[in-house]
Amino acid sequence: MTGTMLPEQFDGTVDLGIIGGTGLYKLDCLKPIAVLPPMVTPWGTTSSPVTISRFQPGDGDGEGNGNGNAALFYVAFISRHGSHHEYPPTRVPFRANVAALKHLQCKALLSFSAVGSLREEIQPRDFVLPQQIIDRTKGIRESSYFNDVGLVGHVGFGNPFSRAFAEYVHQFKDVLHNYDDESKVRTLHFDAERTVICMEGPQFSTRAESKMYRMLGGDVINMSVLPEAKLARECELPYQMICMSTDYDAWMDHEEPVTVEQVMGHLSNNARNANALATRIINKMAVELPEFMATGDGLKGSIKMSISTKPEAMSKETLQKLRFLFPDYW
Ligand SMILES: CSC[C@H]1O[C@H](OP(=O)(O)O)[C@H](O)[C@@H]1O
Ligand SMILES: Nc1ncnc2[nH]cnc12
Repeated sequence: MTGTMLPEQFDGTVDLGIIGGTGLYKLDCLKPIAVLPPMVTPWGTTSSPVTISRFQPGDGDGEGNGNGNAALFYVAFISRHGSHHEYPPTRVPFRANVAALKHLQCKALLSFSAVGSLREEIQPRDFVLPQQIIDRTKGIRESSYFNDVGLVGHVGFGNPFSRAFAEYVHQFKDVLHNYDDESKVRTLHFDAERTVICMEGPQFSTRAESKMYRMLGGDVINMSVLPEAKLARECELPYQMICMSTDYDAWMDHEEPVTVEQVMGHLSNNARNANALATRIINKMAVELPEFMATGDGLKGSIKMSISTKPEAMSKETLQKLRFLFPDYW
């Protein structure tokens, strides 16, 4: 048992995995029934405990008072930077976080991120559902499960996000509010193929870099969509990031370049909206599992074709690692 007297074990399987980012160290809409201590995986330990929450269809408040005959829906939550923001973006144990959620058998991965905006129309406190990524990390993050001598795999990554998942989230676009000034309308941008730039950090961009990212077609910028999105793909998990804008980065000549203070100023409004959005998403999923989760969004089985190394050439340890993610395949 934990200090909160919740079990530290969970024997069931999870439906949805959620990763929270800066300012979203927990989701208040989740009422944990178990708190697993940071999970040890073949790729290290998760950045935070894994909280498990249970929802019953028709159970708007997550307390389990819904329709007793219907199947229960389980959500696992991990805080990307740790419960106390201990892990800088470069050192987040991305492989452990995604592997743990896959091991719990979640069927999709929803991720939240605080981002800078590279477009005037994406205002601070607006949300974005990007569909493309440009990699500006520096090659110093472990970004694959299949990049070892003895285990080689190449997954398709042309469309790094799940469009079906993004469409599912977008149906709840009207829940966004600007809580301290309701006259301002907050938008969930999904109007165009939006692109998130992923930089290494931890320092923010120079003005010249910020302007270059705009020329490259970037719409928002963060330090964490990679390798998370790649690892989700390697785990055959439909993945969508909800980007929550906090600043205009450094490209606006008449504005001060981004600082942490600016980011912080928008975190609580963004967290309220993240909770509102997550509540609606989970409650609908609990009533009926969306098709992209039930069928795997076209990803199911893809990994068997993506691994180039012959199973007979794999060591016992390699097979063990693979089975942590895919108990049914090898
Ligand atoms: C404190 S601003 C920079 C920080 O915020 C974002 O974190 P996350 O994506 O986990 O919400 C960004 O990626 C940086 O890590
Ligand atoms: N301007 C910015 N650059 C990178 N990551 C961010 N997260 C929030 N704002 C950001």
